[in-house]
Amino acid sequence: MALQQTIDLALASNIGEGGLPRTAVEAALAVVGKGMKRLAEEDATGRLPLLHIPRATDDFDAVRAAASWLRRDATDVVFLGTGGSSLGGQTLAQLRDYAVPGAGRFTESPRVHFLDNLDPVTFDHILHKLPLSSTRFVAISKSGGTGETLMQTIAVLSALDRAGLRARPNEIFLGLSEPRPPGGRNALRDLLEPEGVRFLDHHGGIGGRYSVLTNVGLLPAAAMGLDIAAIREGAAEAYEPFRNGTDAKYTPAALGAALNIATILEGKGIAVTMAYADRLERFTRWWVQLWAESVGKEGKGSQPVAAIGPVDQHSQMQLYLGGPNNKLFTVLTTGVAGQGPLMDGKLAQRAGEPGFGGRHMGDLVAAQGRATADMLARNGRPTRQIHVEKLDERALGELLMHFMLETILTAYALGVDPFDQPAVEEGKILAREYLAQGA
Ligand SMILES: O=P(O)(O)OC[C@H]1O[C@](O)(CO)[C@@H](O)[C@@H]1O
Repeated sequence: MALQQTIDLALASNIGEGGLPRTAVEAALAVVGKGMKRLAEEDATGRLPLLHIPRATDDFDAVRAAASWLRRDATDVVFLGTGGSSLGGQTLAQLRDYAVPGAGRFTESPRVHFLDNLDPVTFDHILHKLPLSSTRFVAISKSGGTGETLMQTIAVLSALDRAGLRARPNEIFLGLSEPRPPGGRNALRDLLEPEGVRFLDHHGGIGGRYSVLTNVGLLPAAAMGLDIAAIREGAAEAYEPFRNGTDAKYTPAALGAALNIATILEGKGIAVTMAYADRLERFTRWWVQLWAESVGKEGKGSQPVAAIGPVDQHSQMQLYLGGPNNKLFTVLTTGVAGQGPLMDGKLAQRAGEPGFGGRHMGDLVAAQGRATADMLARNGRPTRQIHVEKLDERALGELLMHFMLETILTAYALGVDPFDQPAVEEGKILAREYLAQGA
């Protein structure tokens, strides 16, 4: 197990009255224990395929074949799609420097782009810059009906047309969506299949924000040369305590859920995840969607906030330490001590920081992650620490599964459905109405 979690700095017995009473966490653990039993039943009946996916290997060949098709002679691979159809892939791709400030520019060919937002200026710019004949596009939408993804796809098809490539979208495009429901529609398939574009099937029983371990996340990962088997093996580690009947208090995801529930019931309505690694920035954004759409309903839930260290110490820390004590903090660190540039002693002296001399950049980051957790605790802010020594495919797979399980258990305990998102549908309908009226 790569993930080490400790909740000591969340408890009032250790950090004072701002912390969580042990009794509140124990009461929440009892409720979470029932949720674990419910998950065991879902596992036994096969109703929740998410619980089986970490051990599955039968789809690897299809994912790897599609990934090598995407890479073949390609300068660029562009993933279209939004929310859960993109953030999981982005999270995994960050292990290969995707969207890492500065470093992302130096990634090897093919360059990988995730276009998850709908911004006309960005889209015009990208379509103008991309070498279209050597670019592969993947349109991903579980439902096949998301307006933003359909508009992106139409825009790319039209750009191919203008570039004289309209005859070959099947050589340039790949689709990933649910099979068409019997007698029903799938707009993305309706759009692309007449062009001869091939589709991979989205797993019908796994919702978008839980789909990172399916072909939705693994295809981009494989296209970037990541070890997709290791990702699933890591996920299986996070699920193992559920399989072998471990008590909730020794099961990291269950303990995390109990901490969140106790915090919410104590009236602290904000959950902050602060990761001390550039390569976990997309992970924090993935978690924000997972948490927000799964837990925030029927007037319940907590507000997820993503932060990155040390940079956000210089923007958010003042509020965290000095503002209202209404948050649960998760400080996520990796084993960076001894890594990165070595600080020259004389230069460190000249900079007025003799303590830097002979130390690595990672030493300071490791110290900062530790100091942040301790400072939060000293100020009575409940803080959980999660550490993964080596951030690789296995560790990331474990983190992803941990947070999915923690989210489901929290939603169960709050009495809400972790798998729907009824509120967002209303906005989509209204936007379509405004568009029809000429917006
Ligand atoms: O994969 P789809 O069906 O295009 O949906 C994209 C995203 O839109 C949502 O349905 C919310 O509008 C998310 O839950 C989902 O991840």
